[in-house]
Amino acid sequence: MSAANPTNQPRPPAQRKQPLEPPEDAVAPVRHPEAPAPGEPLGAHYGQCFGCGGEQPHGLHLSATAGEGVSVTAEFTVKPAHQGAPGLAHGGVLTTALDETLGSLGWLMHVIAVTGRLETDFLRPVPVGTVLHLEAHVTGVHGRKIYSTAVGRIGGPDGEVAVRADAVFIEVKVEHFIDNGRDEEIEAAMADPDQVRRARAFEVNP
Ligand SMILES: CCCCCCCC/C=C\CCCCCCCC(=O)SCCNC(=O)CCNC(=O)[C@H](O)C(C)(C)COP(=O)(O)OP(=O)(O)OC[C@H]1O[C@@H](n2cnc3c(N)ncnc32)[C@H](O)[C@@H]1OP(=O)(O)O
Repeated sequence: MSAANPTNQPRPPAQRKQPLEPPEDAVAPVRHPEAPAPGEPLGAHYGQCFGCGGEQPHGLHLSATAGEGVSVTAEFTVKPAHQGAPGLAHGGVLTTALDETLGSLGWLMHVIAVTGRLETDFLRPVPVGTVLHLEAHVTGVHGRKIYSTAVGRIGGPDGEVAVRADAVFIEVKVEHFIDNGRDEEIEAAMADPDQVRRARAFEVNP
């Protein structure tokens, strides 16, 4: 018996771990014609986002830049507030940086997507003060499922790989947030025309 599955009963399909590799009939991701050009900053999808928001004092303040095709690069500087062990970044914080970088790929396809599954490998400890250089790209699309992978390097954009992750994101509509978010934040977001415009623009696919 495992702690994660104490009764050892087969899990229902919805709870089974999904593969992180795209299936054989997955298609290549399509860059939206109005996506930011390679080299352009993506900006925050939401000012209060813990990963990228500029108005979030506790956040990672990760800044992502559009790459070629459906790829992004991003930088995250590890601060004292991000420690797990003395002087070292917390693994969950590093996973958040990977999640945020992978999440920003949706903006290049004009698709809103949330993380369904994310698996991180921690290969090197990451000290406080380090700039983590992240790169992420989509490996395939299958219906609403977007398969993607990311690495985080230290010592420069071509430095050693310290962390890596594979993920499946699931495409959702704006209603996912409206239906599930706490009322006060949703009301504030919907009262912000810029936020609504950013979110709604992504529902019109080519
Ligand atoms: C005006 C208002 C302002 C709004 C402004 C918003 C702007 C936002 C812009 C951009 C946002 C970007 C945010 C990025 C932030 C960083 C990323 C995060 O951390 S996101 C947070 C963590 N993730 C979650 O909270 C998901 C929680 N999970 C769910 O909500 C559901 O489980 C969901 C939506 C993922 C799926 O539920 P279903 O009912 O819609 O879909 P089903 O029918 O179950 O599945 C569809 C397909 O996906 C697969 N699937 C479902 N769950 C999966 C999973 N966990 N792993 C792998 N595959 C999964 C299924 O096997 C199925 O595949 P088959 O079509 O049959 O081939």
